[in-house]
Amino acid sequence: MKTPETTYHHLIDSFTRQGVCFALYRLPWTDEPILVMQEEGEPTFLSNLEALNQKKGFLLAPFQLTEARPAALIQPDIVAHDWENIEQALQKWSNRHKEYTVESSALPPENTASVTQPSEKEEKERYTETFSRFILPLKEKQFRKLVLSRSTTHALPPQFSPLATFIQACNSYPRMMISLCHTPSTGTWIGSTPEIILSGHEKEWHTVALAGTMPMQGETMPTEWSKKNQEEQAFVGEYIRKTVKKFGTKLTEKGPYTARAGQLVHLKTDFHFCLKDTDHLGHILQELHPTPAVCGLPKEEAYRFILQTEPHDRLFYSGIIGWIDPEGDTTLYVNLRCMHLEGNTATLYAGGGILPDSTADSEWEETQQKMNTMRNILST
Ligand SMILES: C=C(O[C@@H]1C=C(C(=O)O)C=C[C@H]1O)C(=O)O
Repeated sequence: MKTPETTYHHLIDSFTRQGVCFALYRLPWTDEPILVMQEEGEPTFLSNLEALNQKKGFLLAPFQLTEARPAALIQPDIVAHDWENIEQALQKWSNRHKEYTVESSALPPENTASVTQPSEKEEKERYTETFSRFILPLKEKQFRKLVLSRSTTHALPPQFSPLATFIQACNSYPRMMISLCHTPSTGTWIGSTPEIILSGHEKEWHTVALAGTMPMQGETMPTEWSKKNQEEQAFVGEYIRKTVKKFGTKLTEKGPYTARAGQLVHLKTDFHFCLKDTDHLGHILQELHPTPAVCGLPKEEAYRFILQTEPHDRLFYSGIIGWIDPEGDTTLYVNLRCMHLEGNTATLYAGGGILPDSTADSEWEETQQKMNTMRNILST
């Protein structure tokens, strides 16, 4: 992907530090950055997903929506595709906002003190401790599946540029949906997700069941899936099938097949279906989210268990990110392989599905591999 002119590069980076509501994203297999931006003010806040019915904008929804942490819908006052149009739109925006001064791209000096991070050994011990709390009720058959996640911090260099990182992600991950998004209440998020939650237009809609993880073998995709991986993906498929049937007709399925996501592969089933109208997209999302790819089964119990037991707050990780437009195209994704930028720190998140016979070591390794999706673009 090309880079925009330096002035605009600095302007976009400065938006992430000065509270402008915007999202820059790129859909899989395209080379087109898309900017969605609000002229001014806070985004629209929604404390449940149903409130999205008939709404349009760029959505950033947390794993758990509450009054205190609602989903943010960035109003599409400005929508521009490709750098040329984005530059023109930003030029016009700057003319209307002469009061806005571009902050230098360097992180503020008071922010650049090194952060104290726990060692990898400490993080693994903490993960293993939480893992043991997850595995117990699984073995006792209280749950069929639980998704355990963790977070880690990464110190950013003083000249860190969110936009350069976004472009790096676009170049590294052609199959993924890449996003850089900021609002004052959500903070700044960068992600590279392989997982659609709901996409489509008019009557034609699509979602996926994505689960099961293996690392790529160099440039070769491994295709021999363990029973555990097949089972955990089947749980997701079962849930999606049941949910989609409530809303849609003419359901067709393709898969499960092996799909690449960066240096990983997953098992994926595509679900295509018809909706008689697009008035209830929020309602469908409310039922779909959180799918067993990020939560567990039975859903409500797993959701409560995760909120009570995980030692960190997932925030917008494993929530929903993307564009919703009942009158046009919708491209909504699960916010995975993502990081939250705050000052000179990036907090990375990753998780994985746990079944009764999972082991802490291999699940830890899987979260490491998933986090490498973001680590690899931070270190280049
Ligand atoms: C939870 C994550 O990924 C999800 C969980 C997977 C798994 O358990 O194998 C695979 C793909 C995603 O649906 C993540 O990336 O953090």
